Parts: sequence; C-alpha cells; structure tokens
Amino acid sequence: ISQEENTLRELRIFLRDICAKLARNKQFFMFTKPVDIEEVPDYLEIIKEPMDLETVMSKIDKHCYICARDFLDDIDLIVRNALEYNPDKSAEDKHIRHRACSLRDKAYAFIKAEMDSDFEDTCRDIRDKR
Ligand SMILES: CC(=O)c1nc(NC(=O)[C@H]2CNCCN2)sc1-c1cc(O)cc(O)c1
Repeated sequence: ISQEENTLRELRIFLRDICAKLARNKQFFMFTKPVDIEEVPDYLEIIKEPMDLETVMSKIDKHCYICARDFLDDIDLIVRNALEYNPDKSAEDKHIRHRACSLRDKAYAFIKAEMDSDFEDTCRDIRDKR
C-alpha cells in the first residue's frame, strides 16, 4: 500500500475522531443532522448548500477529504449557513450564531491541538498533486 494511502488513512482516522467529538457535544445538536425541512420549511430558499456533521462524517468515509483544510471548509460551511439563516437580533438567533461560532472555534482548536503541521503539509502536497 502506497505511503500516500497510509497518510490519507491516518488523516481519515484523525478526522473521524474530531467529527465524533464535535457531534457528541450537546451544544451542537442542531448541527449534527441535515436540517429537517418539516421543522424549518423556508430553509432551502435561504441556504443553497446545506451541511451538517453527519454528512461530514459520511464524506470522510467516502475519502472526500485529502487534508484537514478540506474538512474545515465544510465545518466553515455549517457555520456560515447558521449565521446566514439566523441574522436577527432576537435571543434565539443570537444563541444559534453563538453556538455556530463555538463549533468553528472547537473544530480549529482540535485540529491545531492534535495535528502536527508537517502532517498537514504532507496532505496538502498529496492534494495539490491530484
Ligand atoms: C441549524 C439552524 O441553523 C437552525 N436555525 C434555526 N433558526 C430559527 O429557528 C430562527 C430563525 N430566525 C427566526 C427565528 N427562528 S432553527 C435551526 C435548526 C434547529 C434544529 O434543532 C434542527 C435543525 O435542523 C435546524
């Protein structure tokens, strides 16, 4: 098995662990599953590219992420969607925006804490060669 495949397998194991930790956090329950259109019927009129942690987990298994940056781009998409769908000054919207910002900070902190930068550099080299 090539060294590249070894590196990407290690990346997937690492990203699954981080995604599971985020999805386990009760604070982020509204980000764990695709938005239920029954619950929020106008959602798809406002949000053109929905994303959630369950979808991120399945993308890991489908080898969609070649480096941590690609994974964080989908986390950022979850956050951006929540900020766009919840722009009001109301307490409810502020609460969801606060949770979205917390999700972003926790995801970046887990990556920084557990990934050494030359592992990410190696993944970037693999991505850029493809
Ligand atoms: C994830 C998200 O962005 C989201 N935003 C919501 N905002 C509102 O309901 C605001 C919008 N402004 C007017 C006052 N209501 S509900 C909601 C959501 C929560 C869940 O428990 C599951 C789910 O799939 C989606």
